[in-house]
Amino acid sequence: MHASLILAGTGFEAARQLAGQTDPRLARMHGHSFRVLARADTTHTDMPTLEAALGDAIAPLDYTLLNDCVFDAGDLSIARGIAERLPMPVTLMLRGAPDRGVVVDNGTALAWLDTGFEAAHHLPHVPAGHKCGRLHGHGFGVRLVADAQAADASAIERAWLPLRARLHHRYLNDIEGLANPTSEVLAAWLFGQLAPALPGLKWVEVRETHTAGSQFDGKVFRIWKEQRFESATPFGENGQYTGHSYLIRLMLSGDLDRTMGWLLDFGDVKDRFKPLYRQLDHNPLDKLAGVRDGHSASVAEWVHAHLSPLVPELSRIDIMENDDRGASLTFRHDMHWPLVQR
Ligand SMILES: Nc1nc2c(c(=O)[nH]1)N=C([C@H](O)[C@H](O)COP(=O)(O)OP(=O)(O)OP(=O)(O)O)CN2
Repeated sequence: MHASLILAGTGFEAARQLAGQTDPRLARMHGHSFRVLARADTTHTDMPTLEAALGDAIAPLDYTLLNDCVFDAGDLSIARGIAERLPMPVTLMLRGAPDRGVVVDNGTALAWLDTGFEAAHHLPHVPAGHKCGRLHGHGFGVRLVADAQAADASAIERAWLPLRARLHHRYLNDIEGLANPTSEVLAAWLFGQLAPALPGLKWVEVRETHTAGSQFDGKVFRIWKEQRFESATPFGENGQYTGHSYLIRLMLSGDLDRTMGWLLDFGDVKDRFKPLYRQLDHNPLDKLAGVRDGHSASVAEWVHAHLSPLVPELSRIDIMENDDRGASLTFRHDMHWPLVQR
């Protein structure tokens, strides 16, 4: 059993003043480029319908002073208002500032903060010659997600900053609990350190490189590996093609290998995917052997059919045509929430 989902994104420009916030700057008139991403099940809608409905829902907010349009101009209230104006059920992510936002879904609300730190590390258990065995470092991205009833992005930030001070510009292997600082170990460590200070913490994401990272929600480990491919796809009724710079995100969930401290080496995910990647990249997607058509959802099904025997932990495949359009197939119920999408 899997769920087939579509993603449609858009944005709007608006000004607002927010009273009663801990950050006094928010009481001043200010403005944002808001970003909205809606995810819907294909049993309820299709892409043109979702895109049109999303456009109609944000139109009354675009280039306005939000306080004139809505009773509460906070992210949560705006996101709920947009979701309510859509005729189909959606999970809706609203980014109110470059580093923060909310997610609403059928009465549930989450607040998230994107942050990060820069640090050095090495992975002591990798086989000889593996590049991650050498001393190296990353600008680690961190996304922290909490129940919006318990914490907003400012509260998340307050809980996070002392922890960041312990990590930023450090050699991670020296920190207690991080002797083997894989993304997975880091995500679990961060979750354990933050949970007491941050009521309602839901999950932690660690983006180790531009293409790979991990999530931990207190129970389940998930990792992702992303790649880009440049391909043609049918467009319109008359046999024309168009093209996209696609992003494919392979998400895995499962138990950690206790010695390695990871679910599966990101490099192994990439290697097992490589034969399929070669067929996708710089090709017309509707000509893949066995594909239903050249559209993102059927390409994701095609990837799943070929890759899941090689990667049994494969739990979700996202294929984005661009930032505003994509498909997502999930093969496990608990892959519903984590959005990853920037
Ligand atoms: N499951 C995990 N696998 C790997 C981890 C990890 O923490 N968990 N870490 C590493 C390395 O530290 C490495 O820095 C990141 O690996 P990788 O994605 O292979 O890095 P690249 O930038 O080379 O990948 P591209 O595909 O070229 O973008 C290894 N594995």
